[in-house]
Amino acid sequence: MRKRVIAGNWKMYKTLSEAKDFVEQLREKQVDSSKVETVICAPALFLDQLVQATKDSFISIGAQTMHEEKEGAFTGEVSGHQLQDLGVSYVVIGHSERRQYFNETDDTVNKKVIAAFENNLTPIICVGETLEQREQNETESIVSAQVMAALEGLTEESVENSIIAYEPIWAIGTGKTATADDANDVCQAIRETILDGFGEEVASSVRIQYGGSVKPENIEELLSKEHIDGALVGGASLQADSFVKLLEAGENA
Ligand SMILES: O=C[C@H](O)COP(=O)(O)O
Repeated sequence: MRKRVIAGNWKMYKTLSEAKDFVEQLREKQVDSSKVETVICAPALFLDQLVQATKDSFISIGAQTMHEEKEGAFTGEVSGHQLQDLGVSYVVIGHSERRQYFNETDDTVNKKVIAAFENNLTPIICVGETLEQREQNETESIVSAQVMAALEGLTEESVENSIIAYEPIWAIGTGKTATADDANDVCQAIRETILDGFGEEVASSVRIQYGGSVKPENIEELLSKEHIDGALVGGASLQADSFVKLLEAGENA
């Protein structure tokens, strides 16, 4: 049985004091970490303080991106080495907003995933199709190609420890969710792609999240599907009450 993983992606929201208040409220909840993994992917400038504020709790902290080099003249960037040094344990890689606004490609995503493992960070690797690609029935081929490119050169062990987040771009922040059956079909196609590339054991262990307008009202149905092992959540992760409901759904799935 794959453990559910619910990750909040705060994107460029919250001040430091809002972030700390959120974590304080969340820490008061009794979330069973044996049933669900809780991750908050926060803006880079809060990571240090949030790692300290969540020590000895069920909450893990993730970054929203990283640079693939260990260090160097890359103004404004943060490396996996620096994230690991802070005690960060997850990192979102290849989010569609990074691909769209910051020119990330399948090739840079692959480099970052490799660098994440070199720094003991669990990558949450985002893949997904545009509305146009969906309308042309290209979803599965696009998503499978993104997955294989992201995982190129990784060991079976690393692939097994990766988290793949299927996020149809047209469903992000729009209120439009893929139906649970459609999302499950794409997650199944991702698992089959991993089966072809890395074998049965890896494919049955790797965790695949769905992301795109996930909220307390739709998460239960999504998590009831065979190939959906969690959620990567933007808007509904910003309020502690709503995030807790998502975690509860993860515990009970
Ligand atoms: O990383 C999270 C996704 O972009 C989903 O965002 P959303 O839940 O606001 O649609």
